[in-house]
Order: sequence, then C-alpha cells, then structure tokens
Amino acid sequence: AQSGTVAADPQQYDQAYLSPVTIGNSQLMLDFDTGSADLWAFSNETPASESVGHAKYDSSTGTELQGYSWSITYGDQSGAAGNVYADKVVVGGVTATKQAVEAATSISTSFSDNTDSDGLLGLAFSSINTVTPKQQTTFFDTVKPTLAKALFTCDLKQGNAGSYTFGYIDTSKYTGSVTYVPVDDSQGFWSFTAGGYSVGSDNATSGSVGVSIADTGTSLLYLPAAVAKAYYAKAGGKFDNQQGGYTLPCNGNAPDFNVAIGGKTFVVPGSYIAYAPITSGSQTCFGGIQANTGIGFNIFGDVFLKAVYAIFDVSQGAPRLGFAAQ
Ligand SMILES: Cc1ccc(-c2noc([C@H]3C[C@@H](O)CN3)n2)cc1F
Repeated sequence: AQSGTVAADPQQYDQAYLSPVTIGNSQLMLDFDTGSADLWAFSNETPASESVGHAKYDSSTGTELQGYSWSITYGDQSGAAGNVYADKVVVGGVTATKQAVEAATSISTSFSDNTDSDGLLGLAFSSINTVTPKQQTTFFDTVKPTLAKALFTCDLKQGNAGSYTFGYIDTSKYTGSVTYVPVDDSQGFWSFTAGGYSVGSDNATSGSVGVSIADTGTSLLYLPAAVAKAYYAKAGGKFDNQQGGYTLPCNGNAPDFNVAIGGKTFVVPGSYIAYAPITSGSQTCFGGIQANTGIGFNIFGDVFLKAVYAIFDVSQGAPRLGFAAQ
C-alpha cells in the first residue's frame, strides 16, 4: 500500500501554496486545490506567449485521450482549457500510473502572470471534473484504492513550508485530538457545517457560521456578511469600496477569530487576519476575513487552514473532515 508526503511551499502572503509533482518526465510546481477537481498544467501545447517563466508538461510521454477536452473557470473568473493525456504522476512518492493530465492550450493572464505556479492539482470530488466526453478522476481518487488509508491531509503554515500527506495521518503535526465532522459531497466540495463564532479572547462561541467548504485553493476566509461585520467592528476595520473588501490596521492588534466545528473551538490568530498591506509599506492591511456575498456558502481557505491540521477522509465510506489544532 502507498503513502507519502510532499511539501507545500507558500507564495508571498501565503496567497497560494505550491507542491512539486512529477508528470511523465516533467517536474512542475502545482497548486493543490481541494476546491476543484482537474489536474492541469502548462504544457508544450500552451502558446509560448502564455507560458513564459513556467515549467511545462511535455505531453510526448503521455497517451492522448483522443477527442477529450477540458475547460475550467475558477471563483475569481480566471481559467484554462485544453486536451487530455494519460500519464504517470508522482506526488511525494505516491504514484498514479495512468492519471488524466489536462494539458493547457489556453490559459488566462492571472495564471500566466503567476510564474510560481505551473498548474493545479484538484482534490475536490471527481464529480466536478470538467473533462468531456468522459469525466476523469482526481489524483486522490485515482490512487485511493492503493493507499494505506483512503485519506489525505493538509498542514499549511503561515509563511513557512507545510505539507500534504496521502494515505496516512502524521500525528506529530497536531496537538490534542482530531474532531471529525460529516461532509456533504453533493456539490463536489468538501462541505461541512460550522457552528458558533466569537471575536477576540472570549472563545465562548455563539450564532452559526453555517455551510462551508474547505478550500486550499482559496487564500482567504469568506464568512457570512454579518459575521465579517461583527469581526471588523471589534478589529477597528472598515469596508473599503476602493479595495473591494474589508481592511484593518496592520498594527498587530487584530483580534483572533474563534469558530466551533464539531463542538470544538478552533482559533484563527489575528495576525493571519491582518493579511497583507494594501500597498507595499502601508499600515493598512487587506482583511483575511471577507464577506461571502454572492458565493452562497462560506469558504474556509488558507487563512483558516493554516491554523489547523486538516484530514480529508473517505476511509469510513461516507466522506468526513477531521480538524485538529496545530
Ligand atoms: C491565478 C489563480 C487563480 C485562481 C486559482 C484558484 N485555485 O483554486 C481556487 C479556488 C476557488 C475555486 O474556484 C476552487 N478553489 N482558485 C489559482 C490561481 F493560481
């Protein structure tokens, strides 16, 4: 049975985390994204003008799936599209001998401009994979039958390298016990229900944060508008239309955000919520908590995930998420 671990290296401001992946004979840095289900990469089929500075998948090692294609649009309206190959993919020593690899033939500018990232490795449920005419499985779903345990874990860090594991739980990566909650995978996401919340030192939580997804591919923590408003009322922040979101002082006094999941309270340090100066050197920071307006559910992105050890677990049959303090 297989198991393995791979580094998750943060970009500036932990905007995304990138992990080394070998596809055929190509070594690329991919953004592992539990909020989508396509494994795609810059490739020899990507126009040179769109792939400056990127490592590329050389599809000559793969077997083309004739007539198959893919096209994906992300939450921020960025996207990519292309052809599909079956090839060997290795992540942290875990090997998928025939993984659907989606070679990009067109890519939006935000991906071309982000030269740290050579593509994405989706870890949501395969039901939202975009390959047509025959939907393909994610790397996790492809290797799942061969894993020691049908699970993967995510240990992201603030400003430091973290890791993903496949097939085992690294008990040295967390403190205390793991709290498991049921996952509703009907929309293809790792969706769970979060409970009460509080701001600052009082961690007796109240209210209800509600339906949320665990999304490593999203940088920030998107919460109900009323919760975001309550946080910034205490944090001395304000909604800044020009910035397109809440901002707050970078001065190190941002209060913690506490949220109950499965009856256990998890703490997001205030320092994670003073996310990044709105312009270089500014004393005003863009907020790591923003309103989920227009999304329809909460997104527990990296601002939350780097405060916990997260276990994405289908070993019990029904999918579940495990969270532990780190
Ligand atoms: C340039 C760029 C843009 C977007 C993303 C991106 N990756 O995952 C996600 C979230 C939102 C949802 O779509 C699924 N997870 N967004 C990555 C990028 F490198």
